[in-house]
Amino acid sequence: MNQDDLKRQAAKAALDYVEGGVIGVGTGSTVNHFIDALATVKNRIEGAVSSSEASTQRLRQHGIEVLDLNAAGELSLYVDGADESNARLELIKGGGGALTREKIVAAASARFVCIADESKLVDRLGTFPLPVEVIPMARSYVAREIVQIGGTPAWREGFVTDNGNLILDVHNLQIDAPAELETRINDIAGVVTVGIFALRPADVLILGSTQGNKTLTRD
Ligand SMILES: O=C[C@H](O)[C@H](O)[C@H](O)COP(=O)(O)O
Repeated sequence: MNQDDLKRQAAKAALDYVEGGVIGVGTGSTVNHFIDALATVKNRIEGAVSSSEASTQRLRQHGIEVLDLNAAGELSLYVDGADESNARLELIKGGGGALTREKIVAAASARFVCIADESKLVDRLGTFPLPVEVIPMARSYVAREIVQIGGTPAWREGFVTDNGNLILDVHNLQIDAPAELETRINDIAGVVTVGIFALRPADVLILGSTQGNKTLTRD
């Protein structure tokens, strides 16, 4: 089984958490498998709130109704991938640049089920460069502030988020206290969202492995 097979295996297992109503749907290659699987049970749900233009398009291609979050109220379930997770289900997200809408939909959901292949589970967050979405005019200022806290920011040149903003990918951070760093980076003027999901971590992590899926839950 290759990595994509493991992502598909984890994504299919997330269907067990779909109980009806409107659900939140994340972004990325693992979520694409989830959307494809969701299409086989689409009569079970009333529709989806999407975290990106890409996921919206894929949902609609499958005939799944996409609703505005403002019209949906609290969601019972959010399903999304991650770039890294630790054992406390604190995550790094945003490799695809969708972190801001993902964080909003996760916050508005009662339960967050994260799906990934087993390579995403790490002892300490930070090997994956930490994405930070910034307002364009603040790019250099935010980069200087991030250097002050020990990171090495790289501008993701040529990439614009669905919100019209830029991404800095921050290398060389050893994230020992994810929630504190999330707050600290969020507090820099010009930062829209940092890709640490520790203040609102996942509730369930389904990891596709060659021995089957492993499921972790938060204490
Ligand atoms: O912005 C992208 C999202 O945070 C994704 O959930 C994350 O990058 C994981 O993507 P993938 O499932 O493709 O590994």
